[in-house]
Amino acid sequence: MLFQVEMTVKLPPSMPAEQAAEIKATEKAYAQDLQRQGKWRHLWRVAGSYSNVSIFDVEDNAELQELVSNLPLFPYMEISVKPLCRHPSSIREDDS
Ligand SMILES: O=C(O)C[C@H]1C=CC(=O)O1
Repeated sequence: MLFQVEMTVKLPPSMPAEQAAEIKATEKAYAQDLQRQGKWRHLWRVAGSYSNVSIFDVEDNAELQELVSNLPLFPYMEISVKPLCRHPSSIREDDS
């Protein structure tokens, strides 16, 4: 199942820079591992913001919930999820 996930990061201004850097580094490693597994298909920065638009390819809602809620930045993000399905006018032969 494909989902569009939009994440907006809102770190508290009071968070020490070292702690923020550590969380971001852990987040990066986690995100890159999921991309290598093919579960995090696309990761795009929304220009001019600290937000991303991502496409996840997961088994079901429960797997999406598990992956997203384990993001190290999860406590500091606003997240919106939209389920996707094929568009009848799409010329792609698969859902890539
Ligand atoms: O930077 C972000 O958009 C938040 C998050 C998503 C992937 C990652 O490495 O950090």
